[in-house]
Amino acid sequence: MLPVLSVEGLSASYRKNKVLDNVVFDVEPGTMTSIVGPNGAGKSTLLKVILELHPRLAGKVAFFGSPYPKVKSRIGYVPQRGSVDWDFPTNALDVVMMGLYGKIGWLKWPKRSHREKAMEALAEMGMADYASRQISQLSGGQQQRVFLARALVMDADLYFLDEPLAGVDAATERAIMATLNLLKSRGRTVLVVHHDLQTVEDYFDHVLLLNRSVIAHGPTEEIFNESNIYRTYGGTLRWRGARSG
Ligand SMILES: Nc1ncnc2c1ncn2[C@@H]1O[C@H](COP(=O)(O)OP(=O)(O)OP(=O)(O)O)[C@@H](O)[C@H]1O
Repeated sequence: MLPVLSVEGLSASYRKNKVLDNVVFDVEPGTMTSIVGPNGAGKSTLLKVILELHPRLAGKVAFFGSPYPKVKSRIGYVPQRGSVDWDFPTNALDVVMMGLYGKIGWLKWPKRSHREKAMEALAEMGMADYASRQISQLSGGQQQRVFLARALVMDADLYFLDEPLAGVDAATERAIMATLNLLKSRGRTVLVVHHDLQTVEDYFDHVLLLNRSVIAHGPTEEIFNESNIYRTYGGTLRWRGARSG
């Protein structure tokens, strides 16, 4: 079967600082993968280079066998919450509607059905009452829920999310994971930059351990073990090891 995503020999840098070196991996359809590694391992940069938001020095990336510009509309990206200007004067409903622009077209007015779809997604994330609230007036967890609602309406085949669970409360974490599981149950493929080693086994069926290059990648039960985690984190590891039973 053609991989949903194929990354071959990818390298990238900021000025002379090489942060990704010969990254190689394929992602199979319908999987939910966590990208895990220490601070500065290049996880966010990997997403940005894959999505052509940051240049690559070398390597190839193919989505469903095609280059990114050809398949853009099939790909959803939820950036890190901290990287977004939340003071931009817009409300929650409009942010979700932005997820529909591929379908509406940039210069056309949204139809009532588009608005309804966006409202449904907000309701699914428990955010219906906040539709007309300015995004600067939302809490961090609420902003993240709005982002997830936008991902839902995008109706993409492949999703990239950068730390969607960072700094959210337990209820928001459950709501976000329910949404990601819903996408997976619809056959979508999901890649998530994730920082909490304790929940990797519960939440993700695949894991990509990254530290400048791929340390290990595959089904969580095969890959997510103490020796691979140690190889990824080295001396920075503070975690006490995989759950026993
Ligand atoms: N805009 C930038 N300019 C210069 N260096 C950068 C920039 N963004 C990231 N870096 C550097 O590139 C390296 C990889 O950063 P990146 O954000 O991809 O790592 P990460 O694994 O996502 O880290 P974290 O877990 O801390 O979010 C780090 O050393 C970082 O300091």
